[in-house]
Amino acid sequence: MQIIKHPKKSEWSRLLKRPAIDSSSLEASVTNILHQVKASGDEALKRFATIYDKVSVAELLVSKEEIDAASSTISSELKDAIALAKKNIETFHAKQVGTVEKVETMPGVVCWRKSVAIEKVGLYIPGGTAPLFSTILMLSIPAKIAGCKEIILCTPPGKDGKINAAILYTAKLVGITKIFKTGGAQAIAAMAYGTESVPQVYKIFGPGNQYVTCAKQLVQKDGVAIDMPAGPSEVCVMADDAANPSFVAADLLSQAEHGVDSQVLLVSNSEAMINDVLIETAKQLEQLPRKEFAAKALENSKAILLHTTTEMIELVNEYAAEHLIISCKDDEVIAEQIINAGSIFLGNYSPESVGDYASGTNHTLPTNGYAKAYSGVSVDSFVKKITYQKLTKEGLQHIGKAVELMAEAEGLEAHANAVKKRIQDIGKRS
Ligand SMILES: NC(=O)c1ccc[n+]([C@@H]2O[C@H](COP(=O)([O-])OP(=O)(O)OC[C@H]3O[C@@H](n4cnc5c(N)ncnc54)[C@H](O)[C@@H]3O)[C@@H](O)[C@H]2O)c1
Ligand SMILES: N[C@H](CO)Cc1c[nH]c[nH+]1
Ligand SMILES: [Zn+2]
Repeated sequence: MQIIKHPKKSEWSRLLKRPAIDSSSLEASVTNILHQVKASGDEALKRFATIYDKVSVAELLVSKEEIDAASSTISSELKDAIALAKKNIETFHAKQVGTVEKVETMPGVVCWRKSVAIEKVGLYIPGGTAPLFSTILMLSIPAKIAGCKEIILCTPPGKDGKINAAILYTAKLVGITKIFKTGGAQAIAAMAYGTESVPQVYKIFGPGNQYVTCAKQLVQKDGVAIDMPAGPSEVCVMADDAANPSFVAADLLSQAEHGVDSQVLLVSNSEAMINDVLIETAKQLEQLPRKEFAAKALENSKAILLHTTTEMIELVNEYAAEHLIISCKDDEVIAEQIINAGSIFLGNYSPESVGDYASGTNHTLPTNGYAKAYSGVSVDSFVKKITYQKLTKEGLQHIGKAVELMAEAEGLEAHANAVKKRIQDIGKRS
């Protein structure tokens, strides 16, 4: 992890760049995958499974027997943990459902807005290097609360051609039975365009590596909606003298272990803290089974020393991290000044991994600086907001003249007529 001391502001944007595969070659290879799935459907999905997942898949749809068999291989402790996470995520997301309020904007003119579930949604569950069954809870719970009718799930097959048992167990627990053995950009293409086996959906959700994220961004051009660009995981830790170096190191490594293209950032106004965290990080890294991934991610990562808390806040807002941990004395005061972050963790006892699994917030979050403009997944992501209005005769009489005048001023006589005709009719009848 590179240490950078007191960088000039003019250097910040270069410093804060995320690691990325060359974007033109990434786009070219993902475009090719999308075209092939569009043209050859299931055959292309099976071919890409052989190429990228190194496995031959005979049947893309996971059978009922495979789903049912998964439960017996999951320990009761893990089942209890999943149940606890499910309950907290349900509790937090249930509160996001708004009420319908009718608003009378002027006498006789009533407007309202209602959330209506997106009918067909596709969930991508990452599984390239780790089977992220927790992502099923994060996506399916808000989808169910919203009332989505058709929920399908795609995830890459393992080397044995099977889907990880915890993924199957969790999917069954939340009531998803259409599970397809396909991953990467090809899975996104399958859900966007449909194949013989995989139904086409209206919106695609879920995190993934750079291939998955690039595919999601490209299928939007064909009219498919996506949640947001949720690519390689990242965490930024803001740490002053009040932080605990061992906790901070553990937090940095928790996101570094996701993949080689993850990035972690330490921002501090204390040189001693940076040095202590880096010593701890090196120690803890040695103990990790996914040391290889984490070590590579740390090469993409930086520890930045700044003079003041104000400067730290400014840099953190410029970075717009997926996750921000504020391990500082005035964590709550600082949090108030953060305007760009996917999810914020305050104080020394709020590790980012509780949000990844079980506190209740959603872990599908914008990466790569997209937190400047996007939010993480919520119940809102699974609905459209339809607006409604109903006018009485009197209401139309009150508002009519303004509409006629505005329509005529735009040169749109037919618009004005739609009002005039009715007002004339009301006049005749009264
Ligand atoms: N932002 C978020 O909310 C969030 C949440 C969870 C996980 N993540 C991220 O999700 C990612 C999961 O990545 P993963 O790789 O383990 O699993 P993944 O399921 O996203 O990707 C695996 C698939 O990538 C495809 N692939 C691999 N190499 C390829 C190549 N050279 N060309 C084309 N396709 C290729 C394969 O088809 C494979 O099935 C990590 O980067 C992790 O940090 C992000
Ligand atoms: N940290 C990931 C989001 O970037 C989510 C996750 C799932 N499992 C573990 N972590
Ligand atoms: Zn994580």
